[in-house]
Parts: sequence; C-alpha cells; structure tokens
Amino acid sequence: MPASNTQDNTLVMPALPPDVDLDVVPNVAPPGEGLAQLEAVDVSCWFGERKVLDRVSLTMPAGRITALIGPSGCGKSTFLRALNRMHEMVPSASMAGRVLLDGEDIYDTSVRITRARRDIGMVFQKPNPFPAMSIADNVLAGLKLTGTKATKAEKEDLVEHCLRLGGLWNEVKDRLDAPGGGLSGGQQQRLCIARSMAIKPRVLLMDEPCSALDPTSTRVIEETMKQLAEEVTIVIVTHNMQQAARVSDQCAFFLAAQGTPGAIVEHGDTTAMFTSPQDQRTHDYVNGRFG
Ligand SMILES: Nc1ncnc2c1ncn2[C@@H]1O[C@H](COP(=O)(O)OP(=O)(O)OP(=O)(O)O)[C@@H](O)[C@H]1O
Repeated sequence: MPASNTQDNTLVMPALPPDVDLDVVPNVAPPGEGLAQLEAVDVSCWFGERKVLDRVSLTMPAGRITALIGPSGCGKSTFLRALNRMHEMVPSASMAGRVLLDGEDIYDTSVRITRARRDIGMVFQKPNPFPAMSIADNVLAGLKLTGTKATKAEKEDLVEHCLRLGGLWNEVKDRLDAPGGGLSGGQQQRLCIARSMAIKPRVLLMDEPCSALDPTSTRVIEETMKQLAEEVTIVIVTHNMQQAARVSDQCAFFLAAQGTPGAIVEHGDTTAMFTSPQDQRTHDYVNGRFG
C-alpha cells in the first residue's frame, strides 16, 4: 500500500524572506554525522492511481558519486525526490518501500521530515539563490531553516569553507556582500551547492545540475562534484552520458517500457556500464541509440 502524504515541507528552499535575521537561530537540530550510505529498498512511487516507479532497489555507497541515467519520463527525478521525502510534497503523490540512511529508514515515523531533508540535501536543475540576498547570506540561509546556532566568526569560516567547496571562493571572496542574483548562471549554481553544503548534509542529490549551464560552467561543476564527494555522498540525475561517464563511480540505468512504471534495468560500476553492459537495452542507451 502507498504510504500516506504529509505536507510538512518546512525545509524546502527557497522559503526564507531576504530580511531574515540570521543571528537569531534556535538550536533544534545537531549537525550531521559525516558521510553516509543511502540505500533504497523496493521503492515504488505513484501520482494518484498511476504507478511511475516499481520496486526500485539501489545502494548508493558513502563518498561515491552515483549517476541515475535513462530516457525522459522513466522516473529518475521521482526516485531522486523519494530519496529525501520531497516526492510526498506533491498532493497526489504516494510511495512504498524504504530509504535507509546508514541503516535508518528516513520514512520511519520516529524520523522527523526536517531531519531527513537536512541530512539529504538537494540541488535543482535551475539555480535558485535568493537574488537580493548577499552571497554570504545565501550560503548561511539554511542555518535558519535547520535551527543551527553560530557565532559571527563561525559564520565567516563557514561561508569561506562552503564557497571553497562549491569552487566559488576565489571568484567572490572580494564581494561577499554583493547580491547572489548578480552572479552568472554557473556561479549561481555553485552558490546553491555552497548553500546546500552549509548545513552539512550527509548526502547531496543533484537533479540535472548542469542542464541550464554552458560547457565551461558544466566542467567547473563536475570538478567541484569530485571534490565534494570527499565530504558528501552524491546522487546525480543526468541526461548527459559523457557527464555520467566523467563524474560517476557507479550508474543506474532506469527504463519505463511502454505503459509500465519505471524500474532499474542495470546498475554497477560506471566504466563497466559504458564498456561492457550486461543488458542490450543499456548498451543501446549508453551508445545513444534511443532516449
Ligand atoms: N507532479 C506530477 N504529477 C503527475 N505525474 C507526474 C508528476 N511528476 C512526474 N510525473 C510523471 O511521472 C513519470 C516519471 O517522471 P520523472 O520526472 O520522474 O521522469 P524523469 O525520468 O526524471 O524524466 P526527465 O528525464 O524528463 O526529467 C512521468 O510519466 C511523469 O509524467
């Protein structure tokens, strides 16, 4: 049976007014506890009566980059959103199965939804910084949402650390008070990555993070991702096969055959998936024969 919905979406960005006082933050949640493995077990998803994912199981190892690939409409983004409980924000949506973060089911009634979304962050296709907010405050915006307390010096250190993680520090260190909306698209996406990292997620989900960017910005983000993987487990949806081959350690190939829900056809080591796939459909897809 599908699990019931909840409308608790308090940790979904952007939801913060630009004039929020970042110095007044209640300490209601401890920081994350480092790299974690994420494991989906028999995850099925529905929109209304329509089942769009069927019993998907996948282990996303700690500190590795997992790419989700497959043709449009096969359920990659739905699966990604089920991994941090964003799927249930759609009113008609439901799901079944388990998502284990280092063995703990994020759908267990004892796990707060805000905690799950803080531990498992998300970067979206289109960069979505708070445009009028300064670059520094953009990075710090998540602290308010997660209720993390920090001194002025701690915040300054955090801003630098996260902007370095996002590969943006050198480009913006002299204009941290400038508005985030004044950056280029690629810089804005790296600012969003820095903002995601400020709340110390254990897993970072990335839904086609480069699809709105030029090739140069794309390569910068790919380099950034490889460095980020030392601090956070990454799961990326991409339509770009070269990108999947360049950045990921393992791949999962999703497919939805005519009129049926999406499922994983094959998954494994990225090099093996691209050079010697076991399934003919994987071979055809990674070689650009469909999709
Ligand atoms: N909010 C929604 N309401 C109803 N159906 C939806 C909704 N979002 C997605 N779907 C349907 O669920 C199926 C899976 O969509 P999803 O976006 O997960 O696929 P995808 O593989 O990520 O596609 P793409 O690569 O084009 O982004 C599709 O048939 C889509 O039409």
